[in-house]
Amino acid sequence: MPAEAPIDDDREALRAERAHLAESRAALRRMREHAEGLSADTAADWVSRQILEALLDQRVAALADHPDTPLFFGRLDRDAVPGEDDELPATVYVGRRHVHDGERGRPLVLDWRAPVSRAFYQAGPAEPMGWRRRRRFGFQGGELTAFEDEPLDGRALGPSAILTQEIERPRSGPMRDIVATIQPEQDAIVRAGLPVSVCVQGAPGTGKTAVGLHRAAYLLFTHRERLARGGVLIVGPNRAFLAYISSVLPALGEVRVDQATIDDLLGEPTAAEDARTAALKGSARMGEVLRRAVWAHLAKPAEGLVVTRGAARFRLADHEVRETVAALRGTTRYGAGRAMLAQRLAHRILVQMEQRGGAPDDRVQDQVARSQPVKRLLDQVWPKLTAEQVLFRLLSDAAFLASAAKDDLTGEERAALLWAKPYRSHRSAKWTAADRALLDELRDLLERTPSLGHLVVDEAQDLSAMQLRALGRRCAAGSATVLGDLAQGTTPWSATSWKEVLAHLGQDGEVTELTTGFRVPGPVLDFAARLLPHVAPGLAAPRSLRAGAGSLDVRAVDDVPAALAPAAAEKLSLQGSIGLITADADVPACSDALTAAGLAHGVLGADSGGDERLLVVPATLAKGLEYDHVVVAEPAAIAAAEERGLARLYVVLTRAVTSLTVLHRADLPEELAP
Ligand SMILES: Nc1ncnc2c1ncn2[C@@H]1O[C@H](COP(=O)(O)OP(=O)(O)OP(=O)(O)O)[C@@H](O)[C@H]1O
Repeated sequence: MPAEAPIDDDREALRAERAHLAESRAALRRMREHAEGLSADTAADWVSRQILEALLDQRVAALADHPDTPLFFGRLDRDAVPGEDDELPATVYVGRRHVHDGERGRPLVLDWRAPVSRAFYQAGPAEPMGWRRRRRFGFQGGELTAFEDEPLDGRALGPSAILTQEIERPRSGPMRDIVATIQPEQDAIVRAGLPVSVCVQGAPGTGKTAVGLHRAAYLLFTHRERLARGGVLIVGPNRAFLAYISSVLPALGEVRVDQATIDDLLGEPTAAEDARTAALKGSARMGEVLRRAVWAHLAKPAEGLVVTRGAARFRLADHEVRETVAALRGTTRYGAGRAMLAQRLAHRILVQMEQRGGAPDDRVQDQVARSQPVKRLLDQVWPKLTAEQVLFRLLSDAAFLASAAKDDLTGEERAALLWAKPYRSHRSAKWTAADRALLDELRDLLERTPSLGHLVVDEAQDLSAMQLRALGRRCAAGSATVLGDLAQGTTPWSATSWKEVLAHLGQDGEVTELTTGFRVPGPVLDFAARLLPHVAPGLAAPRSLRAGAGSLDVRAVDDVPAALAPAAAEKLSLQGSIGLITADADVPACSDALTAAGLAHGVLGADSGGDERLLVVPATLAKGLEYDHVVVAEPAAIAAAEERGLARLYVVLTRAVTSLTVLHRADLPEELAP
């Protein structure tokens, strides 16, 4: 029989735990006061002082005690072995950060990322990892209100009520961290080693985003020195999503992690284009086309090189220049090759000087490399290029495109790539999102892109091969955490295989799967999963942790806008956040209907997080977000609005934590039939 996991309110034990909390808070305060007292005055110069001051400020900020967040959330106990000289106490508390008693250095709280804390997440009946009991604490605000004990004595463990309560705690504002309740299969991903790239396939609400963010915090803690140089970057689908997740890392004490959308990294698009052309531009075949396009700019030297130094003239025949060019071609980035060509030509001249009895040094070689004749030759055989020039030429010059494409593109595809109305120059050209990825690849062919230490890529299923390559360049010397769900792919170029995604990123990595859905209650998840065979036939149906929880209400109505306000008002009488999700085109009508009914609400935009309790959410922005209560207006319109509309509908139907109401006048898409 599974051991019970009752929430215990044993008063005596609670009192003792509260006393430990008070002691830990006092110790943290002392640690902060100590850090505040440290001075940057010892720095040798002004720059060092600024750096030191910034570090000390960060340290003080990291030691802040947030009264609403518990300082620890778990405890492990073991039997002290008599005579064993072990550093580790018989009882440890696990929390957000390390807190120690200044005088004796006694640890009061261990950081959840420390190696010892692993047992808090991983110990189970089969492997107690040396511990006898795990205790989880329940908090309200910053107050310790309850605890739950799990014996680690071989008995099977029942479900944790504290976990369920945490998931069902009404939402307000941005995403919360899950540090107190990370599950064993999630923890294994969070703690995977830095050199390992991990790719996580997970159904909606299995905690992929949460796991990615906690992994970033774990890596920064464990490999702080190594990552201080390269840094960690979180890549998400849009600004609204980044705003939603923005509080998680600071709550975990990590304030230095950058977050960006793919547009932030590659540049905002200034033009739109049809999905088919975008998909073609996003395909990996373009990589080879771009490479050829760049190197096609090398020209045969028309004549050799003549350099005059004083009265002396030195000459390289055109075949000698050709040999030098050929030896460099394709062996380095184009830009580096150009600089090396100048040096190699100058070196050959230098050899001639030496043969004539001179003793030129490195400075002379540099002077020759920068001389007018060498520059002229370079401009002719290895001209300076920008990414914009090359792409402009490719998209406006049919013959150039054909020669760069060879057999990689069909005639029809080349015709689709060419601008119907070419721009006047690369300066006035407008670039689409897909062009931005091509420009980024071209830039890398010209000059190497610097690599970061680690990249966390969320909703990775939506990225094109060329966008993935752009991200791959940014972690070429590091590793990546790739998160996504093939069933939630809504772009025409959405991935169908994680192995391919990893290959485009240029990372070796393991694909692992998260299968337990935390967000979506059973009845709602089962309803949405009817779409799964149609959007991702290979994937198994997700399983909700909360099989019998939540509510699903599908209502046929005569007038969807008229039914919206009453449905929203019903939800407003409950606790928590409310998302009213509708096809993008219907957002204004939905918002008007709520305004007419006097219901205060916000409208989620691509650039805004949306803090209001009741929010109208365009279907295309719902990805990655969640609300306690969701009202979905007219699923058929959402499904019909785009090519992968059923996948969009699957995303939309899986945003609810507690209740989902579906309002429809049109028939539901037939794929939703039981
Ligand atoms: N171990 C956990 N403890 C408590 N809550 C959890 C846990 N794992 C996930 N959750 C909660 O479940 C919800 C879904 O998590 P998250 O957004 O990370 O899922 P996801 O897999 O990225 O979903 P989607 O694919 O829909 O974007 C969040 O509210 C998260 O806090």
